[in-house]
Amino acid sequence: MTPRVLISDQLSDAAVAIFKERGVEVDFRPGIDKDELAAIIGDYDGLAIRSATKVTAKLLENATRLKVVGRAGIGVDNVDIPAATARGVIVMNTPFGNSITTAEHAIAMMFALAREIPAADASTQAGKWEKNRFMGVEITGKTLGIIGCGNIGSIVADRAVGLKMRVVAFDPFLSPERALDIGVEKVELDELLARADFITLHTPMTAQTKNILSAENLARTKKGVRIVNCARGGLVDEAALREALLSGHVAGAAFDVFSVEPAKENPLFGLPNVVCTPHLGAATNEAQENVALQVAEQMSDYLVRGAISNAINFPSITAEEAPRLKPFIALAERLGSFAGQLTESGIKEVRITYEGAVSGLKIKALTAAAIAGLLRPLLQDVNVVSAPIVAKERGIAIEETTREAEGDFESLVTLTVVTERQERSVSGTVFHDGKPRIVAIKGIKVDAEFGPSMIYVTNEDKPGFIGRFASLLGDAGVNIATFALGRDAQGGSAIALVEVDGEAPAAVIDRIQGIAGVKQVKPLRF
Ligand SMILES: NC(=O)C1=CN([C@@H]2O[C@H](COP(=O)(O)OP(=O)(O)OC[C@H]3O[C@@H](n4cnc5c(N)ncnc54)[C@H](O)[C@@H]3O)[C@@H](O)[C@H]2O)C=CC1
Ligand SMILES: O=C(O)CCC(=O)C(=O)O
Repeated sequence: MTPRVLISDQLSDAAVAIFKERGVEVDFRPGIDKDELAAIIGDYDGLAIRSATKVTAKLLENATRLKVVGRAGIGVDNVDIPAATARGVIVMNTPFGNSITTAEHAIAMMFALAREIPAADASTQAGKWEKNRFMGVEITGKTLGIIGCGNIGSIVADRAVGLKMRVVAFDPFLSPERALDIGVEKVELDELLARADFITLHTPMTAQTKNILSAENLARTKKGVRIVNCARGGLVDEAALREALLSGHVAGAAFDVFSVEPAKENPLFGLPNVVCTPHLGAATNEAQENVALQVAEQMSDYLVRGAISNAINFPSITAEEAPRLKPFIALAERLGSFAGQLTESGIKEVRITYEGAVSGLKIKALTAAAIAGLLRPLLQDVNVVSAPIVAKERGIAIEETTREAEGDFESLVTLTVVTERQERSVSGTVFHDGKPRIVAIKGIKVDAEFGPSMIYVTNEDKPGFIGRFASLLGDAGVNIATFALGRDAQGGSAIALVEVDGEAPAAVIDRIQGIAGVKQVKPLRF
């Protein structure tokens, strides 16, 4: 079925063209009312947004077909990521497309503050010619304090260095080498507050960064500091900043983002030394074209080719990797499903070993597929995106091991599931025909393809079992498609994995269970 995408925010037309080119049906409904969106979201595989659409848990409940939300921009705080993940919806953003533009806005805001350009403009156009009212400050030689020196923060740093500013940065994740590379001095927050003439914020909104410029921290700033926020509303305590502006401790503030948006009123509004823009950081033709193109490419790649890039809640898979990964994802999912269908008590631990060539693939994606396969028979509504979170919530420990060295197979994946009662392992590989196969169960060698309907039997290795088993199926009119056998030792434990056409009736399964020496019989579906 052709994938369908809805664009619910104001994205550049470039996105529509890309979706169409890539064989994705697209509906362009910027500004769609939220109730209407909730009514139609069930018809779409993809939702492309900017910041206006709120992707809530409630909206996602109706999004029964949705596979991907694409944010044409950086911040995904308008998307309920845990809810999307729980429903198996990939959330991707475009982390670089608007960084330069946003950094330029921060620099523009800094100049606007330094020279009071908006107020001087209003006064001049009002015919006042107040030449003596506006006395600015020079930027050259001043210290800029950057809080959050990632993509945007480091572009701001680069531009500020070019403007002959001294730049200090507070970012716990900024390495000393990177700081050196981009020409900034890495400092602690207190030092930045004490030294900066201008402060600009470029962190995401997290529990640690919320109110990072609190009343206490504002009090630690240098008198006459000017503050720019083009990152997220709520990084600065707006009420406390109002007081600091009124007292003259803070000389000016330029804000593009507000704790409540759209900001129709705000504690900062109306103060003479405040410059505000309505979340315009990313609003240039260039940036909007970049993010629209990128989000449409990423979403199409995922919907059409299974490639994943810039996903917040899943490892990236390139278009080149996707075809190599696909058969191993199928293998991992089926090995998981095999173990899940046999699991009857609580899972404590899952160990997955990747040996040979497969160890060089994106094993995070393979593990996610194996866990999804394992949990689906027990929990139904899990997929590769939600499975790792669901496993974590249930306290299931997951251990991955990779070994480059090849054994009997070019690639081997072994899944071991530890439950309250036992440990069960199953191994598989993918042959050159691209088909996943089971090659060992509990360490006993077999060779079986996965069929839609199978019967798994464990028994004592004694003469007569195979004949009785086969004739029981034949007498019941159940046709055997493939038959794979294995045993650990002569007269020891044996297994049979049989593919049958159609489903074996429960009564037949019971009769197989009654054959002498049979320990376990389990019908399996793949
Ligand atoms: N105004 C607008 O229109 C736009 C706003 N933004 C916002 O700008 C912000 C920054 O974006 P990017 O630079 O692309 O993100 P990024 O992820 O590249 O950089 C964020 C930096 O903040 C640092 N950080 C995280 N926690 C911190 C903490 N507790 N203290 C200090 N630093 C911390 C990280 O280590 C990272 O280096 C985001 O919130 C984004 O949503 C982005 C684009 C447009
Ligand atoms: O789409 C926009 O205009 C907002 C951009 C933004 O805030 C972001 O990319 O984080």
